[in-house]
Amino acid sequence: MTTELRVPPASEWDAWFTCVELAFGGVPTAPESREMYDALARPDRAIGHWDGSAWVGTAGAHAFRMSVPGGAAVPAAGVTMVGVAATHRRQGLLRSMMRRQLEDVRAWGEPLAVLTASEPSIYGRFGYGAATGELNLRIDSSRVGLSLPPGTEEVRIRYASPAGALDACEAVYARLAAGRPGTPLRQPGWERLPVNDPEGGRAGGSPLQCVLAERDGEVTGYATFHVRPSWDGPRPQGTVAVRDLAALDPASYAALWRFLFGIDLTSVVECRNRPVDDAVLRLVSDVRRCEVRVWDGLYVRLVDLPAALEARRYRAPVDVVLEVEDGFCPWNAGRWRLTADEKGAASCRRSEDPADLSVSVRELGAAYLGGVSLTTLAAAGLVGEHRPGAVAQASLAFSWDVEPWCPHGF
Ligand SMILES: CC(=O)SCCNC(=O)CCNC(=O)[C@H](O)C(C)(C)COP(=O)(O)OP(=O)(O)OC[C@H]1O[C@@H](n2cnc3c(N)ncnc32)[C@H](O)[C@@H]1OP(=O)(O)O
Repeated sequence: MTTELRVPPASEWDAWFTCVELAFGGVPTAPESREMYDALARPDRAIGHWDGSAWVGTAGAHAFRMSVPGGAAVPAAGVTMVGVAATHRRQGLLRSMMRRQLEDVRAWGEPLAVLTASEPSIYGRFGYGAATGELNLRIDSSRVGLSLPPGTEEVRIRYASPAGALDACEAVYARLAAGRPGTPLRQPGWERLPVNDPEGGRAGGSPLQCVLAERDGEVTGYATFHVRPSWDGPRPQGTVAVRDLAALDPASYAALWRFLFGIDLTSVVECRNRPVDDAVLRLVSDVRRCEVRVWDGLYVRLVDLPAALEARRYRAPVDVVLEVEDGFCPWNAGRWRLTADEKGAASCRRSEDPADLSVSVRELGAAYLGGVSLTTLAAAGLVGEHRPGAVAQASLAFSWDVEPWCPHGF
């Protein structure tokens, strides 16, 4: 049976959302989360497949601005709520939605599309490259110590209600965002996300708790977390599950970690999604007892290739002709000359000159935020070099001194 690909009218939003839930297993969304998603979603930017009586495919796109190397906030479609009903899988519905969505994103004038994937193997074929990683840690806080930088003792840690402290936490988030490529800048309404706390998301832990780091009465950092009590017979072995932690200076940063390591009746600090270069790994006395695992994070798709490549800064001057393969968005395919000056400002123009490098748009997406090196991609056979030295030159230019990171899903 054929289906129709269209934008869901407002009157069908609930039915469209039910299709999303069904694709993800049919567990109803908690009412407070549902209310938040409804407030944040952009039905006018959503699409789906209608089979005549029900929605059987869905794909949404938030309107973000995301920081890129150099600190610019680049418009990016935040692809979300992608699902196809189990009755209609592997018939090309996702492919058709991805094609339509990328055409829409281009028409909206957004150079990038970004997403976090339910499974890493899905989106490469549509030109998305894994551009950031995330660390998952399970730290034996009863055995692992922390070295503390000067000034840690001057930082005061105090409890605050997550909602009451929200403005202060958001101010810290906003100050850090430009310096961390891959961070979505908060759009109106999105400040609800860090304090959304449905019971089902606590994994048996406490309601969300918050502490602020302060120096001279100024908020210099925050941590939000759940505590999951547990006992091994008479011995307490609770877990601190960290949700967010951010600070404006090293002493505040260390003080927050020290607080989390020292919470009574706990012996494990667990974190999902920390940056790959998280400084905490330089503070701990025993990295082996931190059980570090690296996952894929944000996937980046260059939708308007020259606009995207010109929006970021480069770490070193470069002059390179790229032969780009992009079967899914043919407007990006072909030869482009990318040049960047000593300040890292770039220009990207069509070129008739011989190619120095050949690369697919997926690999350019992976390298775009500076977290995946072109040298590594070349070693994997994913970048072709046609002028000796071109990979090294371009790889240095694309690199960045801070690992990219997306602090939250969407
Ligand atoms: C940003 C986000 O929202 S991520 C969330 C993604 N959604 C989910 O994981 C929910 C559960 N899964 C689903 O709803 C569906 O299986 C989807 C959306 C992943 C795939 O939808 P389908 O309509 O079946 O995909 P479609 O038939 O268009 O397949 C397109 C291609 O992707 C491949 N593909 C589809 N699903 C997967 C998968 N889970 N893993 C690997 N490859 C996949 C297909 O094999 C096909 O490959 P080809 O181009 O080489 O022939």
